[in-house]
Amino acid sequence: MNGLAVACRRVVHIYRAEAGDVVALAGVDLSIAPGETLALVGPSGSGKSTLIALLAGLMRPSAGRINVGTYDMGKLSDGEISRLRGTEIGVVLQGAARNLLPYASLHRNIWLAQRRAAHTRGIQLDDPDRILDLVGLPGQGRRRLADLTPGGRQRAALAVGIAAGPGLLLVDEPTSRLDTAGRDEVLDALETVNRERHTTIVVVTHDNEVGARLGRAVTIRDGRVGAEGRDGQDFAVVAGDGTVQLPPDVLGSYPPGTLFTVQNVDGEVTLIPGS
Ligand SMILES: Nc1ncnc2c1ncn2[C@@H]1O[C@H](COP(=O)(O)OP(=O)(O)OP(=O)(O)O)[C@@H](O)[C@H]1O
Repeated sequence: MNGLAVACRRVVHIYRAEAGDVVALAGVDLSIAPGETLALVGPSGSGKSTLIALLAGLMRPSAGRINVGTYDMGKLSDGEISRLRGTEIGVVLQGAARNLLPYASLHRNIWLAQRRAAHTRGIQLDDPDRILDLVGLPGQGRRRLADLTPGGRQRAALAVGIAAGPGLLLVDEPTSRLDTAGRDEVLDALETVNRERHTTIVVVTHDNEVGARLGRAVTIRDGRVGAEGRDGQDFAVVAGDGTVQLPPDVLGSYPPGTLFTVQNVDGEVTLIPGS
């Protein structure tokens, strides 16, 4: 299974609540290439979990379009989305225990995750032992969740997430509450899965170190793509509607309403504050 591409175009998500509507995503434009690893970083409440839930098809966007591979998520029925999730889209929820049956062995958990995919996709799925090798848990198939270290539990959750051979793996906060060694083990496991299977991987994280280890880090700020980091360099991003979010340190110096003159000399764009 090769990695799936992801494309978000002007994605808006509004939570309707009694206390008033909350605009969680205000026009996200994001393209992810097949086989990329990408971190969604950003402050609490910026919209990261909302975006990953939309990519997983757990909710539908209020407006805009999300494509995963050849699928237009907005045009699929609930049944089709549910079939995709757990087959072509793997989801690892925050907290390892939410992804596995605690009383069953790792082998049994992987087998349960594969059973449905084997029916619906008719493809040859990896042997559970091979999956445990990939996430750094060789020979641990008879163990249960409680037998593992915190890092091991998180990698067991990854094993279940990749059991059906998804082309897109969505992972929410896989390293929260882990020590450095546990975090490194999880990142190693994600790297191995990506390298061996070319799976596209999207990770929601608060940890900038995690962002730095993945291929690309996209900052979500106020429900939009605020910035991108690649190879240690930070970039501002032009959204589909032509807006650009300035970095927080620049925004701190120039409050909303500040006027800039935009100079474009031979493609080199400069913002000059003041009218
Ligand atoms: N079910 C909901 N009903 C109403 N508002 C919600 C709901 N879920 C999230 N929100 C609001 O939507 C906005 C985005 O939330 P979201 O959880 O996506 O952010 P986040 O970046 O993942 O935050 P965190 O890092 O704290 O998990 C926030 O203002 C949040 O309060």
